[in-house]
Amino acid sequence: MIEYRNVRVALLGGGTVGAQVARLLLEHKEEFASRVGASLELTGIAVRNLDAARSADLPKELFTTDAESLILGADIVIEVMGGLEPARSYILQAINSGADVVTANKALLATHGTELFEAAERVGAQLYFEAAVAGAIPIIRPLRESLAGDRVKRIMGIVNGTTNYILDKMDTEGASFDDALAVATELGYAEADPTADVDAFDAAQKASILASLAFHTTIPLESVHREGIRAISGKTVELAKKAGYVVKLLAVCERLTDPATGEEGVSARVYPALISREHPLAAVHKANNAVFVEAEAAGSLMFYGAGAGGPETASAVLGDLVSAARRHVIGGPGLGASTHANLPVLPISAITTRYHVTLLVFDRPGVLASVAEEFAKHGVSVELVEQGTFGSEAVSGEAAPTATLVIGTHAALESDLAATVSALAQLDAVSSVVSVLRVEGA
Ligand SMILES: NC(=O)C1=CN([C@@H]2O[C@H](COP(=O)(O)OP(=O)(O)OC[C@H]3O[C@@H](n4cnc5c(N)ncnc54)[C@H](OP(=O)(O)O)[C@@H]3O)[C@@H](O)[C@H]2O)C=CC1
Ligand SMILES: N[C@@H](CC=O)C(=O)O
Ligand code: NA
Repeated sequence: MIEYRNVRVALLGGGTVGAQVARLLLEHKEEFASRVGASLELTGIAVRNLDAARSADLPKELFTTDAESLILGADIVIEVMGGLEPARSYILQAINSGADVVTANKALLATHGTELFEAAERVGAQLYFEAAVAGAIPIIRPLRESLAGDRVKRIMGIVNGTTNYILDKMDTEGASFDDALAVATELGYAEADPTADVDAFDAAQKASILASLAFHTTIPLESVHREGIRAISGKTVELAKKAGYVVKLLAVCERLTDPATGEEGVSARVYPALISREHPLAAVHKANNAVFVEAEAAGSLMFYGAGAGGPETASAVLGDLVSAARRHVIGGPGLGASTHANLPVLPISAITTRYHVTLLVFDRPGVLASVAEEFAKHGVSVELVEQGTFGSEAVSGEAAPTATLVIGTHAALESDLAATVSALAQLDAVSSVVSVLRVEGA
């Protein structure tokens, strides 16, 4: 029997993810010792409520509400509590007491990542965060290490499991938004406050992290254009399906040339978009995620798998734990954050994309001409027009608008499209603008 020296592991959080991390760590203790060359000793699990039910059967004596003391004696601290504070303070305490840190906290990394990386660099500690983006899917290590010798040009993907679960249920089963959200929450996919998922804050945090790694540039969270999925109605999903598309919440991060200066910049944005039903992303169901990476030498790469869930996310956390423990045993410097490129982050107004604009119109002569005129006036080239019946949803006090017009555009500048849409809304023949969705994944 090989005697291994202990690596002391403190776990902050015993919820959806934390309880599964603890369960797997205890179940596979011997196996992990062989992989690491040291025994991983779980010294405790910090929680708020010692009496709360857990998703795994864990020794009661491991639980504590005294996180600070737990951190003090640890070689590695795993933070799966969520939120900004006290998670930030606990991680700084861990780093400054010489521990390496594993975290799944994308909100914290996207908000205070620079401070945490600088603190880690100062003391030679390591910060691992594979679970922070796309759950079980290895995407952080590929961007941080495997593709460190390449030039990443574009990332496009589904990085939030909760909203993919909702949109997928709406598309495949005609489920209501609220029912699908309730189930996703019940299954443990959603954040403690699901508005983080639904209003795309979670996806934006992940886009900020992915873009910072891919483009070696700090991408502040506030520079990520963010649109959630609340406005996606069953009707929008139905019209998209009829047109051969599916609605997905996408994160798009790319290098591009600023049309105003001709200089290279980067963009990071998250929004609901139309994806052709033939595109691989259309086949990403339930809470799965998928990320396409385009790199100069490697070409197109696709990463796919579980984006959320306790055991699935615990897999990514434990992968980082084994890496941290191995480094702890053999010593040596960790991986810093490389942000030397310092590329400017371009606003959404500088982006050109194809659009589908769906209008609810009164079916009378000249509607099409007046709508087409507005697109022409604002320099937006129309690629397709489809007229359909919307059903006679009565508008009180006047004849019901009974037709839909779906106008597909060629690539247009965001600012030109926005000007067109606000002009369309003023037309007498237009009852309402039902949706404006970008088309991605050409
Ligand atoms: N759920 C998922 O699928 C994924 C989650 N993540 C991230 O992982 C982290 C954890 O998520 P998840 O497990 O779902 O969250 P949960 O809400 O299920 O669990 C949070 C845990 O942290 C504990 N906790 C919260 N605040 C404190 C505090 N101040 N002091 C001590 N303990 C505290 C809670 O204690 P108590 O139980 O007593 O209330 C609970 O055990 C988040 O950052 C999340 O964004 C990342 C990828 C996927
Ligand atoms: N709430 C998040 C959890 C994983 O990051 C999601 O739904 O993706
Ligand atoms: Na991941």
